[in-house]
Amino acid sequence: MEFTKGHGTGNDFVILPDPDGALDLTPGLLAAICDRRRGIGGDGVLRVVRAAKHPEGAALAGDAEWFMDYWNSDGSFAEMCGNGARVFVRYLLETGLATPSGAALPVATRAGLVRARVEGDAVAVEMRRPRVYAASTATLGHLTLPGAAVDVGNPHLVCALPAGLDLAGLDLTRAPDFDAGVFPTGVNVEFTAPGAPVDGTDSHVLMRVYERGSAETLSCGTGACAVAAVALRDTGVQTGTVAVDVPGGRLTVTVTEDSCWLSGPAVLVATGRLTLPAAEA
Ligand SMILES: N[C@@H](CCC[C@H](N)C(=O)O)C(=O)O
Repeated sequence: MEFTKGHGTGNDFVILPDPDGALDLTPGLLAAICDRRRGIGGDGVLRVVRAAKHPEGAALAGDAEWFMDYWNSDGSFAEMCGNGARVFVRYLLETGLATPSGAALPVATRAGLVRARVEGDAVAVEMRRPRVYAASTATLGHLTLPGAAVDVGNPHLVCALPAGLDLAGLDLTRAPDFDAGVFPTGVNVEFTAPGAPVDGTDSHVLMRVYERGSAETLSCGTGACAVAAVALRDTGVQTGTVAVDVPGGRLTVTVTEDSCWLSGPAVLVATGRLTLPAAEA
């Protein structure tokens, strides 16, 4: 099985080309591929399938030729991955599976169509506008924080740290507890603190994330979009541009009336051949 490894601000993925949808990807095999000691290692897997050849992709494709079949590192699936979509587009363009043009490139995902533009080293994807829809809480050890539930195609809970608590000091080696009544399929939890003003943006937020299905990661694109939507709401506006600093770098999120652009670096770092023993599958 051929693979490529890539990342977007340190959120890393194993990319598996499977144009005809022939691979039998079991949760066990996906987790083995993402294992950082016994496999390639990654926060998730991006299977590159022709939309017409994938049961979910065909229904969602619209004008998209390719479907991003995203899986978390524990073998669970997710509806959407913002950084994954940016790396997926980098892969399509660098391998010639898609041709650069003036128009935004459509990609089908479980959360619907996204459209991408390359901006030098950055890839920007246009996703649905995040919907802030409920109040909830996350608990880390003895610390319970209020937060905002946000739908970005996948579920998020954005919790601002109170003044005096250090973002870098949070222990994210264990999953935060959350209200399963609000998040029946689990949730990605973002912890935030305010950043110093950044030119050309309306707000600047520092973020760490504990991802559903992947534990703490260096970055989460949909999480950054959720954080941006909450930051704008908290300053009394609905649209604007927010710089979101994650441990792996900076993402820039622009929320418009009807969509959300996520931009940042997306790079491919290696290609190879995967020879996992059949027992792993
Ligand atoms: N890192 C991703 C989000 C991946 C999916 C997430 N773990 C979930 O289960 O919803 C991103 O960049 O958006």
